[in-house]
Amino acid sequence: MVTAEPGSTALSTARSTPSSRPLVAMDAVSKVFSNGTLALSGMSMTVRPGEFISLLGPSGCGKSTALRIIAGLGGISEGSIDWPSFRINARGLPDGDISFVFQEPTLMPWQTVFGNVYLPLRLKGLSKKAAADKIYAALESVGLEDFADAYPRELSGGMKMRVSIARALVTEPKLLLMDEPFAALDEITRQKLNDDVLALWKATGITVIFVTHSVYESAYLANRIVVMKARPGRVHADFPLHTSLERDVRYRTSEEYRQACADVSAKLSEAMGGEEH
Ligand SMILES: Nc1ncnc2c1ncn2[C@@H]1O[C@H](COP(=O)(O)OP(=O)(O)OP(=O)(O)O)[C@@H](O)[C@H]1O
Repeated sequence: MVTAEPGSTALSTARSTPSSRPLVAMDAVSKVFSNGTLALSGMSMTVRPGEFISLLGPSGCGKSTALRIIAGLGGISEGSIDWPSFRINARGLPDGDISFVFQEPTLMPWQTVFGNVYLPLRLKGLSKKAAADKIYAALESVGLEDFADAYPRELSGGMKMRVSIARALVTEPKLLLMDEPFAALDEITRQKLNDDVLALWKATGITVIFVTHSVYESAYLANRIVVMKARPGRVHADFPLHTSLERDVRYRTSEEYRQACADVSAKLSEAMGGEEH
């Protein structure tokens, strides 16, 4: 726990039951940056195993700051954060088991797809030979098993993002943090990747927190929506999103999806004080 100071296959993760210990418990967390910006104030959120949470809110409301804190990458100014299901290092922070995917795939251009996905395992000290099965399993999970020897310049934007996802999954994390991963992609590629992420989530049981600006994307993907309010950032609404339908092309055109979008949109409007979004 961090409390604010005064001042199988390579991709198998067991899906947990709702009664399992939380992965992350944020309690009344505030974050003030050194320039005095109050980015978060009194933010509380508990993340349970197997959830797919969409975190959305207006620009600058602190979504990325919250993700970094959840990853153990950013200190807090008030409140506490605990990772009850993770190995904890000497600094009280989670020791691995959490992966990040950003909007930019940030691939090394001089490395092949294989080399890029190998990176996190190399940093853990695994030889290429020992890592190979995990790398190929991760590439297969994103449909890129035939592109191991390709260089990033030879890939489309969607394929680069798939490499980035494979690199995040290769360490078999319990928690995957995705910060607007598909915002720069065209709509068709984005929808395809949405389906692929859902398939991965179902197959592996990994827990996902997915930051997006898109009401439509959040309503399609998530089984829980957390809407944040800005200045300072905190949780405005936190609600489950259940559907009796498979989340596929039929769901996209269903009344249930239309209603889910309307519900998320209404909460986002409230969070923005009635502004258009
Ligand atoms: N390193 C930093 N130093 C100072 N202020 C920061 C820093 N990082 C973020 N901020 C500020 O904290 C607030 C929250 O930023 P953050 O990037 O978390 O918001 P966001 O909701 O992810 O934004 P967006 O949706 O535009 O990506 C903003 O006012 C931002 O300017």
